[in-house]
Amino acid sequence: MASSSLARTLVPAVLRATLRSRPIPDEVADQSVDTFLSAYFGAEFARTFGSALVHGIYAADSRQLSVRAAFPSLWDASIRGKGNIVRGIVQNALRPSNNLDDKTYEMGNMMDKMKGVSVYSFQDGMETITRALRQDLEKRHNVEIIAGDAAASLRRDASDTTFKIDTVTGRRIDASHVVSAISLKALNNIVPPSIPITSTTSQNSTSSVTVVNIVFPPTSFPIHPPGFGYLVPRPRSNALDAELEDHAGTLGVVFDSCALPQQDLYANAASPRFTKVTMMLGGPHAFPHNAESVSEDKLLGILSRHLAPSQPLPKPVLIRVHHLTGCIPTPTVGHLQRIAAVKNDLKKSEFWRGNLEIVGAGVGGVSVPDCIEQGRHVGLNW
Ligand SMILES: C=Cc1c2[nH]c(c1C)Cc1[nH]c(c(CCC(=O)O)c1C)Cc1[nH]c(c(C)c1CCC(=O)O)Cc1[nH]c(c(C)c1C=C)C2
Repeated sequence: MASSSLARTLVPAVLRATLRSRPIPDEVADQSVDTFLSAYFGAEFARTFGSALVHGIYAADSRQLSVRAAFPSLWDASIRGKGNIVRGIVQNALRPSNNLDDKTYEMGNMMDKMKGVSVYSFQDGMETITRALRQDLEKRHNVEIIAGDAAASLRRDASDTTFKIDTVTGRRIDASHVVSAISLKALNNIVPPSIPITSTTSQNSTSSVTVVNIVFPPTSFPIHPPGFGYLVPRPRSNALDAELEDHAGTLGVVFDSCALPQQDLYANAASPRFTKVTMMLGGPHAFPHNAESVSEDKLLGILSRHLAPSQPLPKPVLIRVHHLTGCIPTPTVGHLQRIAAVKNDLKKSEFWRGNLEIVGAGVGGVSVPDCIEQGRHVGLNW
């Protein structure tokens, strides 16, 4: 490890940050993740670790992503440590948690169940969460779920306090309060053009990712080393074409059969094991523009160069390619301030009177827990 290129970047970067104090100037309200990490840990650390981490969560360019929105604890650590980020991280870790919300979540025995768990999945996929939510909500007499329809316009007459939502199928819904979980761009398209929700929606971009699931037949040699998978950092700015071709827009690869072996059901313990991997491509990279441009040979060529297995990769028994357009919002630099301004406008506006709230991955954080937390705070001032 000590002689690996990982350690050669990591150890000096952490030492440098431990010894260095770099208070953020008062006039700087936000920075990109890349600028922030470069200041404390050096440019090479920011390019390798920083960009790879950002690829794994946001599939975005760390030079555009807001550090305050994406990694608020790092920003807080820098403030708390008075410019020494390592001191700030240690102080944050030692600080007793006074988050009252921790105590008000009904967690059942979930905390015990999750002890030592770093990643979990559902046998029937992530849809399990939304299906369970739906089943629970349908039991409540005051909840109606309308599926297969979309809001086409959101209006209110000047003389009336009730909002009118018209759907694409012609349904009319009257509402005293509205919570919007659609993107701000989509919301802007349905509100009266004279009162746009925000004039800065163009700064709220999204990432598109091509997800490739590959299943290899049982082999006598390991297709990949044991582990969770790997993330690919942003190429050096002076990277040669051949180096770029090696990755061809790959953001990372998950070794599914290793990370989540419980997902694979076999007849018995002696059954030969298949190997499942998931490649993710695209995001800030130009390649691939669409699912059709991803040829099987090209994908397997990239994977083979990365994994360098002891024997050629066998022909997969299954390859599925899905191109997910605009699947992850990118909170760019200044995101928190822009969202605060929008929320303030909604509160102060004669038209909205604080009765329209905005939530969702493009507003207050992209993870499932972030979205749950936003939902919990909705309507507290109504
Ligand atoms: C379509 C590709 C996606 C990539 N990231 C996300 C999607 C939907 C969203 C996402 N990924 C992670 C998080 C953080 C979760 C949290 O903080 O609660 C979010 C919102 C982390 C993550 N990324 C990958 C895995 C397996 C995990 C879970 C790890 C963990 O939390 O311990 C893999 C991965 N995701 C993407 C890439 C390119 C990638 C590559 C290995 C993009």
